[in-house]
Amino acid sequence: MDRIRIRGGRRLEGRIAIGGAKNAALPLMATGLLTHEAVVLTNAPALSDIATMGGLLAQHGLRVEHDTASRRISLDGAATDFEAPYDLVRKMRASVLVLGPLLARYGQARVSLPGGCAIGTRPVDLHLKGLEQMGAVIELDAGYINARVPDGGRLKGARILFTQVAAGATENLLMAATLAEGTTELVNAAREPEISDLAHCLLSMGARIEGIGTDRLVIEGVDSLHGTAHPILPDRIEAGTFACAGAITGGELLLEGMRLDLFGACTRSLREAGVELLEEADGVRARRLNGLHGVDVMTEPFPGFATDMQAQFMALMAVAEGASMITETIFENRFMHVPELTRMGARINAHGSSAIVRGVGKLSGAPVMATDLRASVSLIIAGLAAEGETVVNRVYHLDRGYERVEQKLAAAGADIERIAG
Ligand SMILES: CC(=O)N[C@H]1[C@@H](OP(=O)(O)OP(=O)(O)OC[C@H]2O[C@@H](n3ccc(=O)[nH]c3=O)[C@H](O)[C@@H]2O)O[C@H](CO)[C@@H](O)[C@@H]1O
Ligand SMILES: C=C(OP(=O)(O)O)C(=O)O
Repeated sequence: MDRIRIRGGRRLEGRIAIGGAKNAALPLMATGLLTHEAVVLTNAPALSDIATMGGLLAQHGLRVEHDTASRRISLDGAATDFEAPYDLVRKMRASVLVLGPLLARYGQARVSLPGGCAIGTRPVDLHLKGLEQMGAVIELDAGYINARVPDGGRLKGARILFTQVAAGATENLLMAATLAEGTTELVNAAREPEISDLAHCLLSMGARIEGIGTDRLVIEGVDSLHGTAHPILPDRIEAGTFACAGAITGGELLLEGMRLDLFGACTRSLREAGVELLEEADGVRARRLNGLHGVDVMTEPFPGFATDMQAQFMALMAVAEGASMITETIFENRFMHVPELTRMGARINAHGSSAIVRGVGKLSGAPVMATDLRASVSLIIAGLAAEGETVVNRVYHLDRGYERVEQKLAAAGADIERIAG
């Protein structure tokens, strides 16, 4: 298994190209199931999650081509197999996003239940309840979701009120509603930029959607959708990660292709911490001003502070002046990086959903273990500032969501390398 070795203490400077967002690309790829015409996605990142989704869609019967050189994914043809098997779904929970499109277009789907993951139990009850409200008959059997639309009919529009703001459930039901009979209203819908990106792609395929960017989406079902070409929006989490990486080294990076509005509340938290963020013609400039200051943050659905930035921000706070209280409200087990950061000299007390971080003058390099995607990268960020050598083990999580992270950081001046193994 590969490892990443970092020798800390180098200031980062330069330009880093931000790729297309993983969390936008995955639902966008599932739209390939909504039409037999070609869906072409540009600005596609080369990530293992994208390959997993491509493999799943190919298994359903689509022709999937991902040209990593031109960053283009093309999806074409009709599904002939309606099962998403355990082996693929357990690798990547977002596989459940094929459920809504398969049901809406083909009236049937058999999708493995995703199960929990390192950061939490992550149930899919809201996806299932919503589809049932739209007329689907759903049974759970031997770890699988067996779903069908009765009598070979179509899903029916419904008013769906989410009891919790949930990105994936909003995406699944949004896709399903585009081909349903009648009007669907999604109330208390998630407002992540990736959902708006999906909605805009669906519009370009002939869907009828109102309220994009708000928490109330109204979808008028249509009989069929057509192909499209759609550019994937920039990855705000990758950009935020590099902003933290640059800042912890006292550096300055131009996050090429990024837009400031995509950061939501992260902008304010980073600025309060002492990181200047400036929108420029070709991206966002992130520059550490003087010292870093402790800032309290609480994760929330967009536009709140993103849970996917919590671990990286905690690494930054580990060397800030003063204390910071970090509260995780989205996932019940997303502090797995705390004991690893502590091994590097960070002073963090986690209790329940909150962690108090008391900034220290310096971190020291250590061998550490990556437990999930964002925890992995938080350890790299800490390693960039630490004295001595840090080796992050089990980095396969990292490749799910970061493309060539070590090369991008090395090009900006970091002493970092991947050790194949
Ligand atoms: C591929 C993708 O886009 N992943 C993102 C997506 O995950 P994902 O779509 O899985 O996360 P959700 O927004 O759905 O989850 C939010 C909360 O709702 C709960 N919940 C969700 C669905 C459900 O049916 N029942 C339920 O209880 C979850 O356990 C969690 O506590 O949004 C998360 C929250 O911004 C991000 O951290 C993930 O990076
Ligand atoms: C939690 C994440 O992803 P996923 O929902 O794919 O597990 C993430 O991107 O940080």
